[in-house]
Amino acid sequence: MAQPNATRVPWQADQEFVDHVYARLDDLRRRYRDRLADVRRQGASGTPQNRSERDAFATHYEETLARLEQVENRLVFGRLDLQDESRRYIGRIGIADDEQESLLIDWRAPAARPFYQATAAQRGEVVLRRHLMTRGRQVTGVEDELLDTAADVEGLTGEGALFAAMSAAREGRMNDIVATIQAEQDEIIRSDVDGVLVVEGGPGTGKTAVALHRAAYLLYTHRERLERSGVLVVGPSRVFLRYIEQVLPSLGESGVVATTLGDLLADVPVTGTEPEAVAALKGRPVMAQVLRSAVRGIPRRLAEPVVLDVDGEQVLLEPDDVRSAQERARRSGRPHNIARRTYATAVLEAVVRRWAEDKGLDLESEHGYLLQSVRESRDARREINLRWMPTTPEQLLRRLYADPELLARHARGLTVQERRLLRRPADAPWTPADLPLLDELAVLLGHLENPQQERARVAREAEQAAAVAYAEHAIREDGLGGGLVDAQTLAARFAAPEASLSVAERAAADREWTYGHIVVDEAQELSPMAWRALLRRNPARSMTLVGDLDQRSGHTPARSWRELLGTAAHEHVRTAALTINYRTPAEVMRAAVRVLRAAGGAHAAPARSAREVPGSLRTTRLAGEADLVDVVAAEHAALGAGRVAVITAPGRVAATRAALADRLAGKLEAPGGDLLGAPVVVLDAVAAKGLEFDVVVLVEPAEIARGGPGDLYVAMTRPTRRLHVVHRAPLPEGFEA
Ligand SMILES: Nc1ncnc2c1ncn2[C@@H]1O[C@H](COP(=O)(O)OP(=O)(O)OP(=O)(O)O)[C@@H](O)[C@H]1O
Repeated sequence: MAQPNATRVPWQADQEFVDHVYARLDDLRRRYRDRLADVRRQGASGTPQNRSERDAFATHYEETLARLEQVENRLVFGRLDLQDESRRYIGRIGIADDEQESLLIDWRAPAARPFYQATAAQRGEVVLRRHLMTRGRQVTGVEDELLDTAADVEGLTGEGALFAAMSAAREGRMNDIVATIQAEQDEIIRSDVDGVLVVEGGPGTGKTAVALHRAAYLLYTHRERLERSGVLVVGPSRVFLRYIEQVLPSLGESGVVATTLGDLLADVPVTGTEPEAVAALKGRPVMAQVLRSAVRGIPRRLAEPVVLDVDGEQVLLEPDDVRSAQERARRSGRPHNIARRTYATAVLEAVVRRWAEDKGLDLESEHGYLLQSVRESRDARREINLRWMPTTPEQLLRRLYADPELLARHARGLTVQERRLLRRPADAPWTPADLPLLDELAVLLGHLENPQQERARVAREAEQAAAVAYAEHAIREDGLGGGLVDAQTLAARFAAPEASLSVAERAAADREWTYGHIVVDEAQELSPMAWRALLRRNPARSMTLVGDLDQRSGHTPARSWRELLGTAAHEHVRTAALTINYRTPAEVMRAAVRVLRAAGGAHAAPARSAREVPGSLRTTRLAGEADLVDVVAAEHAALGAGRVAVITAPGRVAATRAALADRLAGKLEAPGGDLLGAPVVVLDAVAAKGLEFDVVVLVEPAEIARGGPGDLYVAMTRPTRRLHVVHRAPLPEGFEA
């Protein structure tokens, strides 16, 4: 709304522009709502084909509408003034007027790039960069950088906005950083989609933020390719996934599948734990050979001819019949359970041939009857089955672990001690390190399909092919899709009964879905076997891995990404680094690096903290249990808004929570409760991975260090304001400056 000159704020022109863009946003929302209502009103009338099409368009409208709804906050955040006196506004999404003239430039568009990249030294055509602060739809302030005069010394852009973002109290959920992305982050976000990009960086350098913004950037830039195949984000825990869940929707992208590795790989219950050495062994690439050998070893030879009772007659099964059928099945190159069909058919045919020869029957005319008889013979079925047993990943892996002889036969690459480490009873529960092995076996074995399932699959495949052909026709002849959707996507939606499911929903429901791009956070935790499992879901080899080798849990450090990735690292891998820590105060970061170095860590160059926060490191020597409670209560009281995390060794979490329960009733999260919502939480270092808090009370660091130097490093680097160390035992080396 125009205001009288006397009350004009310096950013009046910006406010008018912001009003205009929001009005346009409201208008677009209204239009999509109307279209959606129209399609829905047509209801269930028409042919099934019409209905499927309508469902497909309804889903498309719903998705677009959701995208428009989600970008309400800080829709416009930047402005560039150019030498030719033109002006560009940068925002969360691109918005154009009815004539398709661009009003607001999407932050991911090439035209927005100078907003993140221009410096005084390399300003291109930019004269002024302005950051707009907004609350609701109101501009509350601006921050200007005149690029034709000032030289920015620190290499940070939009420092005011950046420092405001870094210093804000944490609400328990990650926010997007779209208004303040820094140049080194922007380079990575916009890096080429192809190949495996490893982004390494110390704590708080924005690896998670960058990975998520990169996912949004890639979806924008390669929409057609990635919308069909989907983007997968793999995070370390379900709590972490909830921590980041708002970021992509706030960037207008809701079609990304987010999961933990465990949830992605298998639907077996994982309740077991095991020593680190066993888990590390299960993660080694040599296990792939062990499993391959075990699967190859399932088919058995027939040592002697056997006589089969077929329909009351005696028919001979010869060792050669079995051997050549097995060879033929192997040559098919198919997974064990699928190749079994080739094997079984070949043996049946051999028996039928011999039977016809022995009896002098005409094979051609009697074939149907003979085959049916052999199929129905219990003897034949038993002998054929025994030589090529169908099996599941769970059955085979259990047998391998429980049967030392079987393991010895197939684990030639392992020492006797290593084989001993793998041994356990057949009913032992699964552990996280078993999941990539079960996944590998699922590929080597293939599905166990009964004939009914097989017929259903063949029919499904035929239907899908027909649907794609139809969708292509519809788009070509009837102009359906309006350039907004391609044939595969549309066809996938036509295919009842999932017509109304998005790609993300269908991908999430299908464990074998292959994604167009995979983003992996806390990538340092994965084993080579886990990498193999992820690569199988990404044949395009388009991945972004973010992590920090120094934050790796346990006592088996990875010295390089090559070592960590195993064979997965052999091709297409490039690396990039992030160097500035936007979270941890400088004094805390220096202490964390000293402790890490003293423990033999520090593989990467430590990140430089962007902020000095006075009084950010405090140490208290405990006298009694009450002291800890006092420290936590005092930190919480001093903080006001914001969150306190008490980080302890895993064995101390429950007792610490119990000790705090009375004094902090109503503030402390309940056991198994919401780690992200409560103002005070108690957790161990592994659970704290990827998260951040205003204040961290670190309990007995020497105990935490027993989990490995990475765990202590993670714990020390979580706070945005203060690390308060409480201890009775001596502090690990490096704490004192
Ligand atoms: N350009 C930026 N502008 C504003 N805030 C930023 C920026 N980059 C990072 N941050 C903030 O810094 C904090 C740390 O970011 P993030 O969690 O992505 O780092 P990380 O490298 O994944 O950390 P870690 O490895 O320690 O878990 C977050 O609060 C994030 O929002």
